[in-house]
Amino acid sequence: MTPNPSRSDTPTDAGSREHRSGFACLVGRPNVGKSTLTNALVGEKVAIMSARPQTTRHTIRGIVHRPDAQLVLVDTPGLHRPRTLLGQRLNDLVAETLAEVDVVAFCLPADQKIGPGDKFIAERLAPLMGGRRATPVVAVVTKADLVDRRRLAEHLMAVDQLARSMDREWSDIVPVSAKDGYQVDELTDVLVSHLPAGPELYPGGELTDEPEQVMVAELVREAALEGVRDELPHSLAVVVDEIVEREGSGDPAKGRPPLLDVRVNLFVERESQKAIVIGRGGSRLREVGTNARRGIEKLLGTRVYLDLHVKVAKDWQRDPKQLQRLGF
Ligand SMILES: Nc1nc2c(ncn2[C@@H]2O[C@H](COP(=O)(O)OP(=O)(O)OP(=O)(O)O)[C@@H](O)[C@H]2O)c(=O)[nH]1
Repeated sequence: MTPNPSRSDTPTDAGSREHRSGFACLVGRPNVGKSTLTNALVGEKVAIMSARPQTTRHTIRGIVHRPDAQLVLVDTPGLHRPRTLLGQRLNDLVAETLAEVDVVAFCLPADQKIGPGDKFIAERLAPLMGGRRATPVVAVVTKADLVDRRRLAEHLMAVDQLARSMDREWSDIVPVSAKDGYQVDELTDVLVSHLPAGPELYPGGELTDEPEQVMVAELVREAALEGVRDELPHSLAVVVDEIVEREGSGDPAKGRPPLLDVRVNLFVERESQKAIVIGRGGSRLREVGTNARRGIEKLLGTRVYLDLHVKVAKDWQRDPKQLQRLGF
């Protein structure tokens, strides 16, 4: 059987206008074509973020910006230097970081047999691929231009077999060539199909100076919409007011990380929506705060005090000025 290159668990919803957004990371041995493929996916709009490793866990490599979706490609530390990090620590790191993205693209070059390096990575991906909170892993067969059809078909089968040997299945198997553009758009479609519905994470496809602010806003928005998505479909905008370190809160000598004060405004359109977000006696907002704070602490790698304010900004969705101010 030849694996179907475009099979997908979550088919692209071509008929729907729902915007999708989220994070993907390309993993694979050195030299398999990850950087070249990133550039091909992103097009000329490669946006390299000024590195802020102390605050953001992932370095953003580029953003695929389309009218219907925004796909943020991030780097995952750990897999690039498998020989220098050993055992459990590596497993933990990889599992933790990969579990935070929406989809993983595992790159295997078409012109090379699957080797120990590929198996090493596959074994680290396997735990992600099972269970209830599984992260989809797409096998990407890169450099397809270097082999003929017969060898490509054989390689696709070998890649399929690699997952089966671990009792797993890739979400999709997609052959591509970043060099001649073969199937690059198809790969984008497949990756996008695994993203959740959501707004643009980077308005206009641009990285801001404060990407962590955008991600913090997104975490708060997600938490605030949890369970009430039907009632507040697109009526909630989240703006991070400030992220400041509380003076004297950290003690590097004792390994105590600083406390960040994160102040966030949630804008809704009507009083009734404000009541939904806040809940009876503020109970829901407290829950939203707790959930969002956990995510923000993970993202920023330090302790966080999260201060949430819910405000009514009437009809903000129809007012371009307001939209701009709110970061849309
Ligand atoms: N023929 C062909 N060559 C490719 C393709 N993609 C990448 N290459 C070549 O493969 C080599 C490695 O590509 P990179 O994109 O640097 O690979 P990488 O996985 O990012 O490598 P690391 O940064 O070391 O992890 C380069 O010489 C590329 O020109 C492709 O689709 N076809």
